[in-house]
Amino acid sequence: MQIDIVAVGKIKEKYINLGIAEFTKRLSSYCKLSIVEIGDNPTPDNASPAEELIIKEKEGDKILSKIKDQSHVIALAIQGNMYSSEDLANKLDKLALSGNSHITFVIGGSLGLSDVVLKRANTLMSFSKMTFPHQLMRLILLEQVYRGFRINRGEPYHK
Ligand SMILES: C[S@@+](CC[C@H](N)C(=O)[O-])C[C@H]1O[C@@H](n2cnc3c(N)ncnc32)[C@H](O)[C@@H]1O
Repeated sequence: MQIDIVAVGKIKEKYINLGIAEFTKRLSSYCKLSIVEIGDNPTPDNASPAEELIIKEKEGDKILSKIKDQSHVIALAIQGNMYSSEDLANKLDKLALSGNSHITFVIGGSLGLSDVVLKRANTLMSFSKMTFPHQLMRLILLEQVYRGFRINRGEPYHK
């Protein structure tokens, strides 16, 4: 299975980078993983809603350009549907069985994801009603995907 993560913004925190490196290594036994980072456009503190919309749309266009046509897109969005770890594992399994083994997870920047990205998504996935920083979200996502593969293989890890 090929898993792409398209994410807006760099990982600046060392401890998060270490966690990402760890789960990237662990996932290498289960899938091919590619992480594509989209540069975030700096948003001035006094940006108007219209200016923020323009920035978000530009980021959205860059995200879309990185998504493969045939890929099943799972956009991470607070307002999406909530999944348990088992639900995510099941989704990965079903996609693999259906022959669609290319998945793209999308993580937005501080302004969130534009409408075009949300429309392209096959699934909107919420990790809770809380707002997580995009850097941490990437690490949490990797851990949950790893957990999903362990669940599907019946391997110890998930409790
Ligand atoms: C700082 S958040 C953006 C917050 C922005 N106000 C919004 O409504 O999307 C950055 C990105 O992390 C992801 N994210 C943060 N919290 C999330 C959650 N609870 N569930 C799913 N994705 C989340 C989303 O992809 C979001 O675009």
